[in-house]
Amino acid sequence: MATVRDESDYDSSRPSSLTALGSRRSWISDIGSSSSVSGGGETPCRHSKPHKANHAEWEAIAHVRAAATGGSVGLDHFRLVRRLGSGDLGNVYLCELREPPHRPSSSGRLYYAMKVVDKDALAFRKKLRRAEVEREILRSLDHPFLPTLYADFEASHYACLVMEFCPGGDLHVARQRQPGRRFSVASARFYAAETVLALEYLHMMGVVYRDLKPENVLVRADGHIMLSDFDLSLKCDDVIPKLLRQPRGDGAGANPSSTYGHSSSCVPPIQPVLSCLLNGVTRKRQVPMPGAAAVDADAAEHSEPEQTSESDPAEVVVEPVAARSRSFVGTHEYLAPEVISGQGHGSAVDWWTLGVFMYEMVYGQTPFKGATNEETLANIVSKRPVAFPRIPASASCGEREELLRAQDLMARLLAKCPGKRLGSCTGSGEVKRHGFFQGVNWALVRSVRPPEVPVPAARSKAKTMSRKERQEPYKQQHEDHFDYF
Ligand SMILES: Nc1ncnc2c1ncn2[C@@H]1O[C@H](COP(=O)(O)OP(=O)(O)OP(=O)(O)O)[C@@H](O)[C@H]1O
Repeated sequence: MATVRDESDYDSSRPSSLTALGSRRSWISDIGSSSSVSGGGETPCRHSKPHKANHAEWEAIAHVRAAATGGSVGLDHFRLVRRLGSGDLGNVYLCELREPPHRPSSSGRLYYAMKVVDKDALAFRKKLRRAEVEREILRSLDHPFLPTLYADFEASHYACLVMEFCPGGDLHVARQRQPGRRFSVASARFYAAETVLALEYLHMMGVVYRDLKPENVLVRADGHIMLSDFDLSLKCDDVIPKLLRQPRGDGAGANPSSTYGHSSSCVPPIQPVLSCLLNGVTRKRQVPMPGAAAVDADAAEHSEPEQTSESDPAEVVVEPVAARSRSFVGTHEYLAPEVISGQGHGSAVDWWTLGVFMYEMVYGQTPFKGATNEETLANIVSKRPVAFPRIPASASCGEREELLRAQDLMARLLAKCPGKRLGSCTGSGEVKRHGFFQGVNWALVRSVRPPEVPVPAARSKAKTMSRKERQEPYKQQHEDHFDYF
């Protein structure tokens, strides 16, 4: 997917953006903004990353750091192997340590992904702050489905981020390999579930991701996902944990609206991770009947969502509900209506993009795509609810039931009005309780066998870069046709 962006939330005053025709690249243009951005930051230290603290990659970097003059890691410590990809901000290289602590066997080499950003070029394009925000966000992350930043440093006018390397490519490419270029519903559920957990964590950290699309979902060596590319994300410092109380006594008769945020009460700050654990809520589960007509998207948007879990008396919600931006940011086919209309958007945009992402995984195309970017945007903002392809008559009862659940979830995520969108009120818990995810053990998702695991042999076929290739200045990729938006 191509990307053309302008700055806005952080440092610029550009009025519009250029976007390639039919392009799926992310972009941003300025309409005005709000939300504060935290400054500064520490070089990552493995003690602040308990999920990855015992990884060999950390050990190796720590070893190099200990031996280095001044204790800092720099570009000289790495050997660039090949370019993995280029984006709007810079190039990403596969690299390894020049002097790893242990002599690597061919299968046990430790690879890293290094994002190299030309600061001078970015300053000229007024995008420097974007790169800084991405670095700040990466420094703060510690989650199985989000990147680990092993080191960051500057070399001349380049800023370098050394991250975990994902050898499995991205889900856009993975989808092309599937029969009919679409994932099975089971695979889509797996990738969607891991994405929900990553978004949940980001929201708890006060980050609105804003750029979910298959191209940004990378596949790790073990087949699990890693969301990448945070330069469009919105970071806010005002996430206030809330405890939503469920009326005690007769859970079945509880007023559903009170469960969904209208009876919230503030409590003192808590450890954000608690909200992952306390996500139950009293609600009867409704499963579409086998053979029932395809979901009525409009009705789905306005009715109560399916639930899978039974009562918990209270729910802790940590969502950046106060985050507001008016930036025009994202990828055309993935833009939420409130982003296009410029009315101000917050974390609900990530639940919208989850709906588009699921649709693309299941149907092999995005739901609102038009012949031109303008048509796509018009389809998104129109009052017409999302439409789904007919379920083939050949589908078995079970397949039909699964698809109906998937459609119901997508319709709720793709509610045009952000206030009515699943996830917009109390966050990820609403999405996790949907019937589509019935049977998902959220605490153990990272232990589930992924649909595909990258073949190790393919990983080691790394062509070493020539000296000339490595020294090539960063060139932005250009599109053949441009379309003023
Ligand atoms: N950790 C990683 N492991 C493997 N490949 C990666 C990794 N990070 C990035 N890449 C590859 O590099 C490409 C560019 O990376 P990235 O999207 O972060 O750069 P960007 O300049 O922010 O791009 P964009 O214009 O999409 O914002 C990606 O499409 C992906 O193919």
